[in-house]
Amino acid sequence: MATLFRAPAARAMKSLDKSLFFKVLPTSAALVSQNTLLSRYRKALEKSEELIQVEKFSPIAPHPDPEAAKAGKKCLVLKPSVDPASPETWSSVLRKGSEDGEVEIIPYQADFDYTYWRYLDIMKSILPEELHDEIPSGFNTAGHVAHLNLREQYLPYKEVIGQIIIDKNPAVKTVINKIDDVGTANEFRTFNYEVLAGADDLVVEVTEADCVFKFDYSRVYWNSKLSNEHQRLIDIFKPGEVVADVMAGIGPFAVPAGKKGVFVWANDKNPESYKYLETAIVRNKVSEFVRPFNHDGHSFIRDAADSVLEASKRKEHAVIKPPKPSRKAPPPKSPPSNILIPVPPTISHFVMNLPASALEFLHNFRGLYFGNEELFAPHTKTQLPLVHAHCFAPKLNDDTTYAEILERIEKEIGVALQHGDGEKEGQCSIIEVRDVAPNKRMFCASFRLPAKVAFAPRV
Ligand SMILES: C[S@@+](CC[C@H](N)C(=O)[O-])C[C@H]1O[C@@H](n2cnc3c(N)ncnc32)[C@H](O)[C@@H]1O
Repeated sequence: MATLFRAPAARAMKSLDKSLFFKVLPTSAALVSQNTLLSRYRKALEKSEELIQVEKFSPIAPHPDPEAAKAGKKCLVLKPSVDPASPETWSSVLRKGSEDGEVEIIPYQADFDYTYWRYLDIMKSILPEELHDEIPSGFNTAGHVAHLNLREQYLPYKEVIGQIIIDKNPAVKTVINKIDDVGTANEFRTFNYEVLAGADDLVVEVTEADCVFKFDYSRVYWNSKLSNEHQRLIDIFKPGEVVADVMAGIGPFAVPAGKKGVFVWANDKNPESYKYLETAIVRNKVSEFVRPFNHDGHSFIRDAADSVLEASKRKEHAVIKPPKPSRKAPPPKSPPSNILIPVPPTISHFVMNLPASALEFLHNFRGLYFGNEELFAPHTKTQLPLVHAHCFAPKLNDDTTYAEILERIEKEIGVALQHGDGEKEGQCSIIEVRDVAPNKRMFCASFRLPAKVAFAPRV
């Protein structure tokens, strides 16, 4: 059965000829005397395992006689093992049905065309066997764009691959292939691309954490594979706290955090990211909580601490409109007043998702709160900020990887941290975020800023 349902071989096809994927399967069908009997026979033939059951193929087909088909008559397509000429190949269901005059078994041709075959079926029939093991799949998408990073051996088939991806994924309208290395060449983590299929239109709209982002995928960084990491940190932030997102991109941490009532000072050096971040803030109605900045992250770290403190001293606050009273509730004695949420004086979290170099920004935390010791414990209940810095590290064993990351942090902040609970001063938690390449993983190192670093004189 499995081989009968293999897509026709169309080896080394460089431009897509869909007609080559037409395949006829000679088999049999049960003509049922009345359509009202169809459902009963369908169930019985499923049970006797004679009904054809192939993914995406309906076993209920129009009657092969065009006149009867016009009158709405249908038949049930059976497996090729049922031979119309040999009743000994029939189950008792078919034999009894035939004796009762309810069923007639006839030869039948089942047609399978390009629309029937799945992406992998088609790719396997096109690509030479030595390329079957790593057929491009599981690609990144952003809105209507599928983003491939094709290995060299697949490049001769790139247009065909692109077209098949569009045909088999209704949400995909454009397929692009990355043509340089993100991160090493480009500071803003954007990439050069070529369009393999569909329109050269990279303005996409995506939804993440109930927030909508519209942006030009070729001009800013976006990675849907980071949605779990975004959510993981957003879950840690508490309403009313301040988060400084040093490399905010178009706001996948900042905007959803703002939606839950967290103040965010959101910064990105890429002017295009800043532009789309501003738009996302307005569109998702988080302007009361999220403020966009377009600075270099190095200077932004201390500037954010200073500007949050000043905003707090100026008694800046978010204004929340009270919920509309339900029509059933009795009218309030006085109109409900707005709720004012004050900006606190200190930052609770710094997020630094620029894994290629975020650790090299850590020296900027020296002196972050120099002269402001009284804002923190033991003078108040406030703790120093947690820093969440993303980084890449090679795939080594855990201890070696942790030691290597901790060494890079120590080099920047001048204080040695132990691997452990990042909430506790002197310790650092290290979480593996995702596999990036065969020998490259992305991590998030989180640690509470040591007092020795935060209160050191600024240089
Ligand atoms: C990996 S992306 C992460 C963006 C976003 N946080 C996210 O999770 O999608 C890194 C971002 O850092 C920004 N960036 C690069 N260098 C920077 C710098 N020196 N200061 C601030 N932002 C920078 C890039 O423009 C890019 O948007």
